Amino acid sequence: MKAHISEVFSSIQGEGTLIGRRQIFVRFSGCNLKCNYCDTSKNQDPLYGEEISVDELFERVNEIITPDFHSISFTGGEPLLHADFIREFLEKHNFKALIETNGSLPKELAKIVDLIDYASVDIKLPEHEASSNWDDLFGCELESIKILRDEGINTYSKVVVMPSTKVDLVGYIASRIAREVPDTSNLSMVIQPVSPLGLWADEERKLFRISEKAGEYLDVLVIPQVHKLLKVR
Ligand SMILES: C[S@@+](CC[C@H](N)C(=O)[O-])C[C@H]1O[C@@H](n2cnc3c(N)ncnc32)[C@H](O)[C@@H]1O
Ligand SMILES: Nc1nc2[nH]cc(C(=O)O)c2c(=O)[nH]1
Ligand code: SF4
Ligand SMILES: [Mg+2]
Repeated sequence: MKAHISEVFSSIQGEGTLIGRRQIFVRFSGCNLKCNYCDTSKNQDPLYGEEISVDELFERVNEIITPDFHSISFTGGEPLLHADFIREFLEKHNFKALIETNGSLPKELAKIVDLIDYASVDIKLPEHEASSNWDDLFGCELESIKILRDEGINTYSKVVVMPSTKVDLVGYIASRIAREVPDTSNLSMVIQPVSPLGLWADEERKLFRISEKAGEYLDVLVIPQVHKLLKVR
């Protein structure tokens, strides 16, 4: 089986609760959403990058394994557009794996949930203009989180916030997750300020207010994209 992959690289995880872990990133091409903040928008093109096989990917990964290697991050684009490829890869090669998904494809997620170890589910906001129907998308994201929790997967939700983001909207999303996902005792919400961080000049108080509101419902962390601060890939 083959998939369009734009890059396979080793770096330090710069987002979410695995921050600091040395990972090998497998970036798939193609995305079914169009977030207006996306820093990888070239990957929205399904033909971007090279079409490689599972065995070729294994070779590429093996060439860049380092002593501090923790896990593979399947990202993109939207990695779950390639669920069958990921399944074949993980059935053949037993790596610890993080899936970095937009949560919009719960049926695809269900195909691989038994083979992954960590999951990041990005909750898109209406202001991101990711898709034409926000309610449907949020429903899929909730369904994805439930599938992951049912399987006992170490999961966090992540919300990219802008200086313009409404505090009460983040509160509404956190309250829906707390109410509709059976066990949120260790389901953190990562508040991720949109990059470039210069956008947040004189707006820092807003991050505190968003964190406090989300904290009424879920365990919350405010974490910027650290790899961009470290100026690593
Ligand atoms: C490029 S996407 C690929 C995986 C998946 N499609 C998703 O949206 O999670 C990975 C993550 O990058 C983050 N991201 C992309 N552009 C960003 C930006 N300008 N500022 C902050 N985070 C950003 C989003 O949080 C997203 O979850
Ligand atoms: N270092 C680093 N960490 C990341 N975490 C999520 C990323 C992504 O683009 O999905 C990413 C990325 O592109 N680089
Ligand atoms: S879902 Fe992820 S890859 Fe797709 S446009 Fe949004 S941030 Fe970019
Ligand atoms: Mg990135």
